Amino acid sequence: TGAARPGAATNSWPTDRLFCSAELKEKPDMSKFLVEDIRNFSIIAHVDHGKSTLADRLLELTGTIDKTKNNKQVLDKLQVERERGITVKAQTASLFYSFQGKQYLLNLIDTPGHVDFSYEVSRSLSACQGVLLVIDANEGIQAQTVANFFLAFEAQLTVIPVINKIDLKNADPDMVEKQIEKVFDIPSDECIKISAKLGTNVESVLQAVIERIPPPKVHRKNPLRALVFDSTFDQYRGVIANVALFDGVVSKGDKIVSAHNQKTYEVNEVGVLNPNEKSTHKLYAGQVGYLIAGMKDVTEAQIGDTLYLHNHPVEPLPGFKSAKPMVFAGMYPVDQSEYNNLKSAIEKLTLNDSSVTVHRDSSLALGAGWRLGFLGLLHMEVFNQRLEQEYNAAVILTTPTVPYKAVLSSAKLIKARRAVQQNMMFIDQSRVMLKYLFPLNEIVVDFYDSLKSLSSGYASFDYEDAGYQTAELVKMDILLNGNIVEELVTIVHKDKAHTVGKTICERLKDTLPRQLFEIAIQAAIGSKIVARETVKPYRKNVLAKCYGGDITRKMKLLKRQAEGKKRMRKIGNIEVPKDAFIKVLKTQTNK
Ligand SMILES: Nc1nc2c(ncn2[C@@H]2O[C@H](COP(=O)(O)OP(=O)(O)OP(=O)(O)O)[C@@H](O)[C@H]2O)c(=O)[nH]1
Repeated sequence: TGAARPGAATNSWPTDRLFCSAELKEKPDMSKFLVEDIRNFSIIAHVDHGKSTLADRLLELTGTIDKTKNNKQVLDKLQVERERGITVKAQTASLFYSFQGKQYLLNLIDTPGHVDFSYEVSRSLSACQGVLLVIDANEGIQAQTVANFFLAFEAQLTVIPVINKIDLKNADPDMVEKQIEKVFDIPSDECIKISAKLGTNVESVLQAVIERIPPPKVHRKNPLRALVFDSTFDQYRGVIANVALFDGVVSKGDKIVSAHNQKTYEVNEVGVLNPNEKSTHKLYAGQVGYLIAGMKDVTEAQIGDTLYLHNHPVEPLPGFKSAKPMVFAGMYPVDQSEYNNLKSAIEKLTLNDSSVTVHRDSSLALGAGWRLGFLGLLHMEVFNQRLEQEYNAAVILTTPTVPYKAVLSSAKLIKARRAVQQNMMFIDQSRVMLKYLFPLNEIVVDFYDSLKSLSSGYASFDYEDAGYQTAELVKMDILLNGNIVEELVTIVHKDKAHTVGKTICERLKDTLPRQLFEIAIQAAIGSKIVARETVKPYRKNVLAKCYGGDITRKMKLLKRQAEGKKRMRKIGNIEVPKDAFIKVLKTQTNK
């Protein structure tokens, strides 16, 4: 109910905002910020509702970054984030803001919106006392708006609803206000209506952060207790841990201990993210920043770990529940001699994305590799892309599968169930929230895309784990001229084996380049063939167009062909493009 929610709106917004002093910007003295002057908050929202744009405006308003036309998603630092226009990693920034003659320290933690990354959201929230819940004035409440609201509500954070994009022609902020009141029980006068794009009314957001969100409950006189809530690896400086201080003070030169591994380290550097690292020599309880302490081994900075002063052991803070992987895939180096390089790249990347689980695995066809668990298919693709972009690694990914529990007995029990409706609620006259129980396998691949296209983009979707159910499942092999393609071995429901097998065979036929000989593509359950396609022989002569005698052009084409071949994997004597497996898999559920 509304009564349980801490924090409420006040009606007056004084206008005497000061600017951020240059001195503070260059050399922040963190001792000036008493606990009561600190606000730690996150921005949460459904994907594309405008979190990153609002974060950019808040950074500009507080003088953290200059106002230029190029401030697009400053906190989205990863290349993959900029390319895909989505937030993957939560980022932190400390903002200095003057309000009614007083300097405040506002720690902003950006969060991702996609359903695959909700783990990052709950992690960010552990360092906060409040959230800005951003809702698009045109689209209204969507699936992740609801999911994120409940994450914040359960963590007992102050929720400030921000209705964004009021500049849009079809915006209906009043309708969204009513939805917020109905679904979240937040009085409509607490909603702040803004345009993050144009900057309209964004100052009210900062003022609400100061007035409605309580300062952190921490004790500076107690011995140091710092929570590691994120960490990254820098080739030259080692591990950079993002920390939130719950008690005490940490200074450069301090000897600190990790509660997780009991090792002692010396603090080489502490500071705030503004939004880039700015060394401050000290951090005090209630503050959020980074710390470098000579941790060289990537396993040393566990997310969720507590750091304390040597000789002053403390009770560790509650860590984080490890994220539950939903999608599993094998990962192998394209070239086995690259095994060790890939191993260290995976270790470094999993330090930064601890929601990926890693187990060693090996396969007759692919050699030594790993079995990785991801939170969803987008998460898997992003991880793969980051490996390639940030670590220059060439990998083979096998077909993603979901976890099954097999009971080894002859009696199979109940027929596999399709979705079962659990509950239904009308959000307003034109929107309804439906709750279904689904087999995970049915939603994991491109259910989301199909839902979007069927509903012309209107429906949105979120999911949580509902446990295991028994089902009649069979293992299906895909064969190329009689050789099993390890990457495409899948578990399917018995009734769908034929359709799924046929789709995979047809899709493979479209993706496989013709070769010198005929290729038979078959789907088999045990020794029974359930589908078959054939690829006719053909030789691609890349030099055919090179009439005349330009030798450099010929060499270029041959080089390109050789590079293309590096991205191929050999099954028997058949060359298969590396990305064929993902392409094939993506169509599997369009049965
Ligand atoms: N018209 C209008 N467009 C906006 C406004 N705020 C954001 N947008 C646009 O909406 C799109 C999504 O904005 P982002 O800030 O990237 O959204 P996000 O919620 O951070 O997205 P993720 O990080 O992927 O979750 C971008 O094209 C923005 O330019 C606004 O106030 N008005």
